[in-house]
Amino acid sequence: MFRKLSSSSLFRSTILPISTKPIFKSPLYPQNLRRRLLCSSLKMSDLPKSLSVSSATKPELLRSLESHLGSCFSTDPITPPPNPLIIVISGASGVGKDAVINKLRQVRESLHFVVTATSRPMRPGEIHGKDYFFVSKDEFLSMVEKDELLEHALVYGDYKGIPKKQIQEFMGKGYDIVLRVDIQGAKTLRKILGSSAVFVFIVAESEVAMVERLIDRRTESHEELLVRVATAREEIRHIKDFDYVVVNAKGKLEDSVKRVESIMDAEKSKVHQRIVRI
Ligand SMILES: Nc1ncnc2c1ncn2[C@@H]1O[C@H](COP(=O)(O)OP(=O)(O)OP(=O)(O)O)[C@@H](O)[C@H]1O
Repeated sequence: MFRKLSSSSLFRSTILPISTKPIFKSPLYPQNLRRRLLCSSLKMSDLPKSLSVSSATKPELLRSLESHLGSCFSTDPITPPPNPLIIVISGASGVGKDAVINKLRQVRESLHFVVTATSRPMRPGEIHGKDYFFVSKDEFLSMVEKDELLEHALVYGDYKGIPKKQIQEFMGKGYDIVLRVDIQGAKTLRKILGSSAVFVFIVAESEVAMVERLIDRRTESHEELLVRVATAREEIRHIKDFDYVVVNAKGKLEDSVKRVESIMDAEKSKVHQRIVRI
């Protein structure tokens, strides 16, 4: 039988008999000391069988429910925080990969853009550690030997590679990792990372839009433009190997960035999170 208690006497825990029932046992987080203290001074017999939800206060109802259930309600998060992501951004030349990533870095916190290591000489205006990590060929090959690179390739006579340490270090701090690679690089990374990373393919809204964007950039010669367009036509076939596609339409850069952010948010809401082991 329950002793009838007024709402004020219910909380005068000092005059209540000490409970022998382990009502503080939280099924999720047994170390919940704060709640344990709140709960431990009550026992079932101290509470009315049921409280009127219309007249009882919220704390009274909470404590009554805890007591009847025989466990405290935990204040700890019900699910662990989402895992940091590795997001691989790829797409044909001139579709706006850099533009999307640069904007993403401005609007999204806890994001680390991986700086690639290269054996090519530094060009005027480039900054070591920002644009690339510039290392000698020997240093690069030693990094390969020590298995310090996630992926590497020889591009036009120079080595380029993704340092693992940078990824491990920043993921350890909870940062999401952004990798920008060409389609060949994405293919290699897929083999290495499998489904532990998110692969996003950026496309222009049409072929002509992509070519116009390349022309507007004025960084390629006529011959280089021909090569880039031919390559892009071939590369589009690899879209099927990606998880998501984002159309970066002319004048809609911000929408594209929002779309990439939505992808990241959706990934973070997944019940079965991707687990990265590198
Ligand atoms: N949504 C957009 N609307 C208009 N212009 C854009 C848009 N996105 C990118 N651009 C412009 O298109 C050009 C190519 O973009 P960007 O250099 O980011 O492409 P990329 O995919 O990184 O190219 P590459 O692989 O050749 O380095 C740049 O001048 C950029 O400012």
